[in-house]
Amino acid sequence: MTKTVIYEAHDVSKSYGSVKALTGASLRVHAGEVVGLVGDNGAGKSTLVKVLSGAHQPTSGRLELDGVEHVWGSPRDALEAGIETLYQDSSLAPHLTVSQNLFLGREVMSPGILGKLGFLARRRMEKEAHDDLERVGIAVPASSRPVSALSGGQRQAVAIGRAVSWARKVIILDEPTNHLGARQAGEVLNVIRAAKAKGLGVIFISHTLPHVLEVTDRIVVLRLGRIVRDAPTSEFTPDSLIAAITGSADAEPTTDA
Ligand SMILES: Nc1ncnc2c1ncn2[C@@H]1O[C@H](COP(=O)(O)OP(=O)(O)OP(=O)(O)O)[C@@H](O)[C@H]1O
Repeated sequence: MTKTVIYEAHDVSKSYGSVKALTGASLRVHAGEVVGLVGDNGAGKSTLVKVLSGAHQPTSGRLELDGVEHVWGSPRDALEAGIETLYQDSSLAPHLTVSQNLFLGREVMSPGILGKLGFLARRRMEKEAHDDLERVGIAVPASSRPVSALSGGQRQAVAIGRAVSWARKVIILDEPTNHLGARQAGEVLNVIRAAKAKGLGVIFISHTLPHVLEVTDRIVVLRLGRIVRDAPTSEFTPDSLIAAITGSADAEPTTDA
């Protein structure tokens, strides 16, 4: 079965003044594939994420979604095209309930939904929020609870569940298991698997290499702004992955077609 390329960066470079953060980076993600993006501090991961999510314009290179070239003017452009990005500091509104957070932003498509909610609509929204989260394997006790009453891990899970339930094509997760305990991190990895099963292309950025080795299909390694390795996860061992990241052993540039 041929896999469909959903999202592709071609030869993307990005400079900040005289700093070349990214040089000629090409990356593709297929439908139903989890791609790990790894690299040392300052390797260029966040820069690539910002370009892919529309937060930054590349200095050169191009982006294709479903084979069509796109120039994102803002993160909203990418979002509206089906690309969800979850940054480390996930942006839930603490004073709103879980279900309100899940629907927050949808009022853009359906003006005024939150303001005009009656009792029945709120009940329906809570049920939908609960179902959305359950579908991606997240058990939150009550979606009517304010987010401020949840643990850090639960908040993270809700933020990811929200992104997965909204994403139509691609989801980009920047360090989603950071600061989580083992069990909570395991739950987040399960949500990533749910996103994959839903047919989304998933880009997973992490410094936690065991998580990357556990959940990804392919790993892309950035070093000093360049992609130095792009290969199926099965080709890496924990040691060879560290070697590719640090450049401590030969890591020939390869491209997985
Ligand atoms: N806004 C900016 N202005 C100037 N230089 C920047 C800016 N953002 C990033 N850089 C530089 O670009 C390079 C790549 O940084 P980037 O944040 O993309 O790396 P990273 O792989 O995400 O690192 P980390 O794992 O530490 O988050 C670094 O040299 C960094 O100092």
